[in-house]
Parts: sequence; C-alpha cells; structure tokens
Amino acid sequence: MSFKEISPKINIDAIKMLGHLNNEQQEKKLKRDSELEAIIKGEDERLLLIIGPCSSDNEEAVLEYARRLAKLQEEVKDKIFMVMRVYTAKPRTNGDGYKGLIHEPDADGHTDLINGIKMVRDLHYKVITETGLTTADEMLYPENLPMVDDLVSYHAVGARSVENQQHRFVASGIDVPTGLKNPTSGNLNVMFNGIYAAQQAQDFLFGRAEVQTSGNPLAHAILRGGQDENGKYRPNYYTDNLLETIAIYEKMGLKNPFIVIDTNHDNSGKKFMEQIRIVRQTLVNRDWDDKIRANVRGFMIESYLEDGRQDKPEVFGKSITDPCLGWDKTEMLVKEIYQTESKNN
Ligand SMILES: O=C[C@H](O)[C@H](O)COP(=O)(O)O
Ligand SMILES: C=C(OP(=O)(O)O)C(=O)O
Repeated sequence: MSFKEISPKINIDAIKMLGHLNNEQQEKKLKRDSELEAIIKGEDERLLLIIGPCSSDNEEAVLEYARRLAKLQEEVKDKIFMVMRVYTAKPRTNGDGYKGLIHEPDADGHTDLINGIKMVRDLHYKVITETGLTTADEMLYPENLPMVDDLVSYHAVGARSVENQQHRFVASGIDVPTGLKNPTSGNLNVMFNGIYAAQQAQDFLFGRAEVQTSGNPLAHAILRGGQDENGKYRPNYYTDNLLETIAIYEKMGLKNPFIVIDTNHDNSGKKFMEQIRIVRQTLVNRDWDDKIRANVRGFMIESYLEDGRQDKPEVFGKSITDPCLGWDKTEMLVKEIYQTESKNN
C-alpha cells in the first residue's frame, strides 16, 4: 500500500460540532423525518419529491434555491413532501471532472477534502436551519456517513455504487430512507439485490470496529434508466417497467415497496426538459393503474436556478454537472403535480 497521508486524521466529534443542530432545530428536523418515514411506509399518501441541483457547487446559489423551494413547499404541503437534493459528492464515470463540494470546496479545480467535509456539513446545516427543509445526499463514500448522518434525512446509493457490498451493508444501518438506484446497465436484479441486502441485518467492519446493523426497512428503489453496451439510452419509467418493478418487489416480499422515478440521468438521456414529460407520463400511469399509484410515489428531479449546464461556474445557479431544470420551470412543474394530485384525491 502506498498512500501518503497529506493531512492529520479527521476527528469526527470535532467535525460534528460544526453545524450542530440545537434542540429546537433537531425537533423540527425529526418531525419532518417522521413525516418522510410515514410516506415511505404508505401511511401518508403525499408524493415525495427529492429535488434540487445535480451538484451543490456554490453555497450562495444553493441557499437561494433552498429559500425558493421552502416557500414552494409551504404552498403545496398538503399533497407534496419535498426533500432537497444537497448533493456534495459526485460519482464520475471515469473519475475525471468535478467531484463535488467535498473534493473541491471552491469548484476551482483545487482539491481540499478536509475543508470540503466541513463545507458539506455547513451547507446541510444552513439549508436545514435557514429554510426548515430537510436534505438528501448521495452516500458515495460510506466511510463519510458518520460525519453527516445526524443532518442528512435521505440517502441515495448511486448507479455506480449499488452493486458494492460496503454501500449495501452501510445502508442497512442507516436510520432514514435510503434509495438504491438501478445500475447504469439498467439491470433491476442488481438494484433489488442491493435493496434486499440493505433491508437485512448485517455484520461487517466499519471504522475499524466490527459492527452489527438491524437492517433498513426504508431502503427502496429508484429507477434512473440505463444504457445498453452501445450507449443507447434505455429509460425505465414506462408502464411495463413500473409493473415489472412492482412484480419483483412482490416476488421478493421486500418491506415498503416504494418506487422513486429519477426523471433525469438515463431516463431523460440528460435532456433536462424531458423531466417535465416524464413526470407527466408517470402521473398518467399513476392515474391509470391502482398498483402503480400505490407504489410509484416519488420523483427525483434535478433542478437549479438556471436551465441547463455549463462547463465552468460562470453563471450563478447553473449546474456544472448534469443539466437541470431552471427555477421558473421547476415551480410550474411542482404546481402542475400539485394540481394533478389535488384532482385525483
Ligand atoms: O449525476 C451526475 C452524473 O451523471 C454522474 O456524476 C456521472 O457523470 P459523468 O458520466 O459525466 O462522469
Ligand atoms: C449521480 C447521480 O445519479 P446516478 O447515480 O443515477 O448516475 C445523481 O443522482 O446525482
């Protein structure tokens, strides 16, 4: 092994003292977390939106987005529950490119992970305390979980991590909903094996100790589309895909068969405007089939202040990773979902 340590070891307790929720903030967060749990368990019929920027590259822009989202959440709260994507670690197909706030706190190509992890905590903390929203992040590096587990209310295991045993086992010890995505190939068995493993009790080494988990019954599916060996997009939000996913849930007898449709990534083919059509089509499918309505109850939407993407952080609030829906279109889409849900209930 030839790792050269270039920083002192991280003291998790010291990191956790940064951005520490006080009792009142903690209570407010826990209340929202229990509402989210009830949604995943089917005890609360509201639709779940995991919504926000592809990557949280700029604190000011993310907080501006969060303030707008919190206001919108208030307007639609009887039909829609939102958790904001505060995604701070980006998986890259070949390792190149911007890897998130944790790697590059200033999004300027300069890596500073020690400062990055502090910025990650700070950003989740500020979104929670300044807006009252709760947050979602991708668990790209399971060993970093103890540094944010008290703040993050929804974890995702991404398409490039879902086949990994450590991700699955760590997910089995998470106390909040954890969505496992289908892999980039689109293979549903890989995702379902991941959900199964995450719902079971596991025993493994973590942080140099042997740990036991009791299983996470809130681990569930996120359909994000896939690509075939020639790079052709294979979306999986169509009726047949939904019925197939529900049938696998039933066959495997998994707990809380909740399904989230990721409207971007390989479902949209990274055409951000397609997200609107994918949401609409899924709402029609929910209306058409009771099983779909009962199981497909969440959307993951990539949205920021400005439409599209850019290579470098030049335009405030425009994604530097995948293209996002801008704010105006996001607001219209959320209101449209709200109206559809209001008519159908
Ligand atoms: O969500 C963002 C991207 O889809 C993911 O990070 C992979 O991006 P890449 O294929 O451009 O590396
Ligand atoms: C990287 C992401 O997704 P996926 O793992 O589906 O590519 C994401 O949601 O930001």
